Order: sequence, then C-alpha cells, then structure tokens
Amino acid sequence: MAGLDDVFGQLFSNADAVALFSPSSSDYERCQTADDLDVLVVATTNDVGAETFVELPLEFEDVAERISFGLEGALEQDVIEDGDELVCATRVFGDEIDTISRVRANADDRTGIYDLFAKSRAEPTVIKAVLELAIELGKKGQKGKPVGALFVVGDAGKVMNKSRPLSYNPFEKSHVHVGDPIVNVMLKEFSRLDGAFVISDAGKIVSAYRYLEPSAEGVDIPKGLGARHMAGGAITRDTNAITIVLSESDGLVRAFKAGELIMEVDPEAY
Ligand SMILES: Nc1ncnc2c1ncn2[C@@H]1O[C@H](COP(=O)(O)OP(=O)(O)OP(=O)(O)O)[C@@H](O)[C@H]1O
Ligand SMILES: [Mn+2]
Repeated sequence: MAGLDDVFGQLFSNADAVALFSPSSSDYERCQTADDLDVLVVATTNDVGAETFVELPLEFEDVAERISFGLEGALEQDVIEDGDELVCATRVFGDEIDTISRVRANADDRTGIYDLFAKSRAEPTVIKAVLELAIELGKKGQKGKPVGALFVVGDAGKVMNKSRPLSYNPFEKSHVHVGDPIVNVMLKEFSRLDGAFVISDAGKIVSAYRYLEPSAEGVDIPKGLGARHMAGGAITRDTNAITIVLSESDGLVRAFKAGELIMEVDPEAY
C-alpha cells in the first residue's frame, strides 16, 4: 500500500521554500533542523525570532487572503522570487498549524495591497474596513446603479486643512468609527453625494462632503482618470494619508499613496 508520502509527496517535492504562518517556536525549530530548507515566517509579530520574517499587518481570517498577502509581502521584500514554489503551512481549524498548501509565487498577481497596508500611517484594521467597504460598494452600487466614492484615510487634520466643505458635515461632533456596523449603512447612503470622506488614523469618521484642494503639481496619475482620482492622488502627496477611490465609470477600486497609484482591483474579483 502506498504511504502518505507517495500520495501527497508532490506537495513537498522540489519546493523552493517553506512559509510558516504564525508558527509556534517548536514548529519553527523543527523546520530549522531540516537540511537545506529555506524557511520564512509570516506573522503579525516575529515571536520566534525568525531570520527571514514577513510582517502581516493583521491576522487575515480568510486563508487564501492570508497566504496571498504573505506571498506578496515576501516578493516585495525580495525574500522569495517570482515563480518560486512554496509550501505554506498555516492554521485553519485551531490555534496550531494544521494545513499545508502548495503555492507558486506569481509576481503578476501582485496588487499593491501589501504596500498599502504595511507602510501606511493609519491602522491596518481601519484600512481594511475602508477597502472592504469600497469593494462592497463597487459590487452592489447604490440601488443597482454604479456609484463612485473617495475615502481619505489617515493624517486627518492636515487633510481637513487642504479641503473645504461642500455641505453640512453629518459626522460633526459624532464619534462613529469605520468598523461600526451602522457606519456601513450611513456611508453607503452618503456616498451618493459629492466629495470625499475623511477618516482618522484610528478610524474615526471626521467628515463627509469634503472638496479636496491639494496641489496637483508633480502628481503623475494614469491618463483617462478624472477629477476624483486626480484629487485622490494629489492629497496623498501633500499629506501622509492614503486614499481609496471607487470609480463610478469603470467600477474599479484604486488606492493612492505618496502621490502614486499603488493598487488597482476589480471588486467583482473579490
Ligand atoms: N477635488 C475633489 N474633491 C472631492 N471630490 C471630488 C473632487 N473632484 C471631483 N470629485 C468628485 O468626483 C466626482 C466625479 O468626478 P470626475 O468624473 O471628474 O472624476 P473621475 O476621476 O472621472 O471619477 P469616476 O471614475 O468616478 O467618474 C464628482 O462628482 C465629485 O463628487
Ligand atoms: Mn468621471
């Protein structure tokens, strides 16, 4: 009778590296003792003191998301190469590693999402909540019609200084946070209207209906994008904010940082 190695051996054979997701110290040590095995640790903190470490900004609950994000980070940090075959070990059912998947790192799959999360000033959970909201808005639209939206996340004081109100601010004196369930309903309602949402580093919604007035000098965004995207790109050069923009015309969600387009995703693919 064939052993498990014969049945599942192809999961391990000729792999270039092993990626351990949030391993315990003993998991990590055991891997260290295996001969010529390249080991990288992917986790929110480097508790095991790994030599090769890729930081996750948050624990992604979805395993496919967790792995793609980790590999994108590893590619970005040049700890793996395009085309590398990886054995990814992660937890799914419990608190310990219980699942193995074999994944090929593909540089073409890079979305820029690692850059957006890993080196931004706003809290990762805040960025995630806003990104998810933009993706959901993009999928559903507003009563079946496509909607556009512009979210400015982080460095809110400076963003407020470089913008002006288009209408009364429904979030004035309120203490609502992007993660609150009620906020998703409110934001969707307000996104029918003009201007930008301004969100603080910690996720407080500071304002809706802001008209951004950054200097657009030296901002290089792809041709064909209009005023919303130009303002969304430019404000990230003038401040330490990032922006997440949903286009009404092509339905894509884009992110800008330091005056540049760093991510472009199709909500339908999520
Ligand atoms: N400086 C700005 N600050 C905030 N909102 C803006 C700014 N400029 C434009 N907008 C908003 O973007 C909306 C769409 O403008 P426009 O069509 O020029 O942008 P766009 O980049 O082509 O976006 P879309 O792809 O959604 O059409 C405007 O109705 C307005 O609500
Ligand atoms: Mn337009």
